[in-house]
Amino acid sequence: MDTNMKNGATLQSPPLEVVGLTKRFRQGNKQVTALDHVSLRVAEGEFVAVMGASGSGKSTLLHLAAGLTDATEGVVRVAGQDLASMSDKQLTHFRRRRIGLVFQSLNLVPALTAEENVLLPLYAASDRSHRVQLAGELLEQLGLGDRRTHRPGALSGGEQQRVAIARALVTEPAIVLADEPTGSLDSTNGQLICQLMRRLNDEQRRTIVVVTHEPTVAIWADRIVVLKDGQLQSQFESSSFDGPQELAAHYHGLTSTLEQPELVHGGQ
Ligand SMILES: Nc1ncnc2c1ncn2[C@@H]1O[C@H](COP(=O)(O)OP(=O)(O)OP(=O)(O)O)[C@@H](O)[C@H]1O
Repeated sequence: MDTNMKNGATLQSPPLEVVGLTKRFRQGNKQVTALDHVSLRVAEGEFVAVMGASGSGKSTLLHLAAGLTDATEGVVRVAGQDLASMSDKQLTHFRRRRIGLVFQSLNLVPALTAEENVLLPLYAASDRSHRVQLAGELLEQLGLGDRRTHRPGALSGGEQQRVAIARALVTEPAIVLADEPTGSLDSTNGQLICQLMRRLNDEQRRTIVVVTHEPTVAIWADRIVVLKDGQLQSQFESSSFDGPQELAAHYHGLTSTLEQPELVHGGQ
């Protein structure tokens, strides 16, 4: 049974729902449609990868979902809350509590330790001992228990990204939005981050949306959504593929069919 909550949100509200989402940017005297009437629903406990060629609108979708930029048309609801209905202040507060953000650039504060970086989103929370315990547990779960007091400069790229993930999780957000989280890492560390996201999804039912152009990253998700020229081109379950090579062949088939018409019947 639905229990009424604020602004029409219900206990059954999905962590993320976008409807008819459109974003146009002005570039000089031209207008670019970065996102074109995209509708997407991400269920509780789902792990979704958003793929697409450069410029297909992946980051724009993620930024709109996080309320970092306004939609030109359409609706974004996070945990049932319409982001457009909030004032800037409410949105900042809501984002801080309900949305975990992880970016390619690590955005850690160099002067703070790993633990202090993880604690940043909880700066205003009252119960300090509880939050320090939570940050400690997260760092432990992410294999950083012995790195708590290190500053980012003394951590590897993979460790820094794990700190950024711990920071994104510390508020128990409705959804984690990750934009190319492995983009600055070598493939071994990139795969470790993927394994970590998979584990967080499997064991803690964390809802995750990850933007990536790499099949070796997307294959870890449950569902893969492909954008093309700002539109949702196709989506499929990653379990339909027997590993990243098969996904890569399908994905490149999809994109080359559309981007290089001479290869339409060109096989793999
Ligand atoms: N702030 C902006 N101002 C003007 N145009 C923008 C802006 N942000 C994005 N765009 C344009 O919108 C389109 C989609 O960009 P977006 O960054 O969402 O693509 P992407 O799929 O994330 O690409 P990439 O994989 O290269 O990061 C591109 O044509 C881009 O140039």
